[in-house]
This record gives sequence, C-alpha cells and structure tokens, in this order.
Amino acid sequence: MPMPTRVKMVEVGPRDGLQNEKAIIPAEVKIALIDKLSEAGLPAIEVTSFVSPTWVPQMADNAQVMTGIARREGVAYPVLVPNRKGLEAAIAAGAAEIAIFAAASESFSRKNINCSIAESLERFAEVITVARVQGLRVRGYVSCVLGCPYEGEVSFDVVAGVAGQLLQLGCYEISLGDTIGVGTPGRAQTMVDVVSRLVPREKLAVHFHDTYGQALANILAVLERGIATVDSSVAGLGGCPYAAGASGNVASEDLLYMLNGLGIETGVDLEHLMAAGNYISGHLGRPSGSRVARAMGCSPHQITTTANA
Ligand SMILES: CC(C)(COP(=O)([O-])OP(=O)([O-])OC[C@H]1O[C@@H](n2cnc3c(N)ncnc32)[C@H](O)[C@@H]1OP(=O)([O-])[O-])[C@@H](O)C(=O)NCCC(=O)NCCSC(=O)C[C@@](C)(O)CC(=O)[O-]
Repeated sequence: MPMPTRVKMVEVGPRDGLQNEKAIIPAEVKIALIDKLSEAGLPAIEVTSFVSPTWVPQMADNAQVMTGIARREGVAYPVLVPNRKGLEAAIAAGAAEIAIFAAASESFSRKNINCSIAESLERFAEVITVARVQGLRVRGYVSCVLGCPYEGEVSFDVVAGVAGQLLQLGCYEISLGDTIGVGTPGRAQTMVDVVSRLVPREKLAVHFHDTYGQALANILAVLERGIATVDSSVAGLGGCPYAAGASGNVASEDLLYMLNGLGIETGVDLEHLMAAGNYISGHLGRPSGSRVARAMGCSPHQITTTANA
C-alpha cells in the first residue's frame, strides 16, 4: 500500500498531555499553549475534556479554556466528552466538535469511565445522536488497542468490533489508542489490518503512547498500511490517569520531523511547534520530552530533513 502524501496531525497535548499533571496549570497557560499550537498550523487541537472534575481535576477549567482560546479559521478544536452532562457543558462553552472515548478492555472501561463497554456504547449512542442533531462533529477513541494495563493482551477482533460500532453510531473518525505504549510495528500493522475490515482506513487515526519507545516505529509501520491521521502531543506531554506508568504520546515535534524527512505534507511549521513545546516545558520546569526539540535546542546546525532536498 502506498504511503500517504499528506498526513493530518491531531494535537492532543493540551488534553491528553496535561490531564495527568499533578500541579494545577493556570487556564491562561493552557490558553497560551493552544494559541501557539494554532499558530504552528496544526489542523486539529484537542483542547480539554468535559469530564468529572473529581476524576480529572486538571481539566476542571474546561469552559474557561474553551472560551479563552483564539480560534483560527479551518482549525478543529475537539473536546473530550464522556456523557450527556459533558456534552451539554461542551456545547455551552461553544464546542463544535467532541470526542467520545470507549475501550477494547472491560477492566480499563470500568477504571476510566466507571461502566462496561456495552454500557459505554449505549451512553455514547445518545451523546452522538444529540451532538449530531446540534451540528457537532464526533470523533471516537478506542483505548487499549494493543494491550491493557489490567488485562494484558487484547483481542484485535474486540478492537475492530468497538471501532466498527463507533463508526455506525456516527463518529466521522476512529482513533486507535495504544494507551500504554506496548505495541510494536508488526502488531500495529496487524491490528490496523483487522480493524480496517470494519472501518475504512481513511476513517482511522492512530494514537500511540511512547512508553516503550515504539511510537515512531509504529506510526511508520501503519503509514505503510495507508493510515493518514496521527495523534501526537507537543513536547511528548502526557499519560493517562487510569493507566499507571503510561508515558506521553509520541512528541508532535518528533512526528513532524519524521514526516518532513519522508516528504509527507502536514501544513505544520516545526519552529512554531517547537516554540509551543518549549513554552509549556518551561512552564512545567522540565526538559521537553521531544528528542527533536532537545537536539535542535542544543545544536547550532539546522539540518534539512526533506527526503529530496
Ligand atoms: C464518566 C464519569 C463521569 C463517570 O463517573 P461516575 O462517578 O460514574 O459518574 P456519575 O454519573 O455517577 O456522577 C457522579 C458525579 O460526577 C458528576 N459528573 C458526571 N459527569 C460529569 C461531567 N461530564 N462533567 C462534570 N461532572 C460530571 C455528576 O454530576 C455527579 O456529581 P455529584 O452529584 O456527585 O456532585 C467519570 O468516570 C469520568 O469523568 N471519567 C473520565 C476519565 C478521564 O477523563 N480519563 C482520561 C481520558 S481517556 C484517555 O486518556 C485515553 C485516550 C482518549 O487518550 C486514548 C488512549 O490513549 O487510549
């Protein structure tokens, strides 16, 4: 299968990246980060989540952040929503796109959203119907597609089944999450092949955490299988509060560097993206989790990364 010539980068740093931070980050910092990410040319930026503040205190300022950002024409600003209450709050804050999140593991579903997979799909069916009637776009996630922190191995048929149901319920795109970053390239390809029997590849995205250092390799492997939408997190921020030890997503800067090197179009500017990553790393008081940002920060050499330059 030919590699895509253009990849859509979905930035999840402000939500997935920051949700696990223990110290509460001021809303103004989150807003400034999102505005810098918009300036970098990202086509989609997940802003926040309208979940229970008891479960995820870091996202309690969701409405303030959502209403504070400077929205750019042509950029999607999805927010995570677990139920009707979250949907209503998201709509009140002006969201035009939501993301619902299911799992391919019963145990993870319980730990993360306090219900079974079947119950979650019932809940999401209602959320999606109401959202679409109100003109919102709905993205879907499936967590634990390459392994579960509680159950270990996860069946790819179950992953495909959940992804297929989210598509049927009305999600325009399904993001396949390796929540704990255990996947390797061959398994990632097989998983995508199995899921694509029920969901066309052009409606699939991948969401690889980099816990075992496999994320870029996995992304390259699934690009070879025709996947053209990839989630990433600026400065490699992140982790999931309900998956102990899971590290951040692949760093957006590292993903972009690789895509630039492959000559794949994204519309995203690396310097602006690094500026956003350096801004939030500075605020968090630790080095960026992006190896590209760290290397370029120390290196006086600006090496051309395009394949044919
Ligand atoms: C789903 C619930 C709410 C169920 O939690 P629950 O306790 O079963 O909810 P409930 O319906 O029984 O309500 C309990 C209380 O929460 C309130 N409540 C209920 N809903 C909301 C809401 N939307 N916003 C604000 N408040 C809410 C509700 O009003 C009530 O308040 P009280 O009456 O006690 O004062 C909870 O489990 C939850 O919020 N979970 C979210 C967990 C989360 O955000 N996890 C991280 C995101 S998933 C992820 O990172 C994976 C992903 C997507 O990145 C992909 C990957 O990597 O795999």
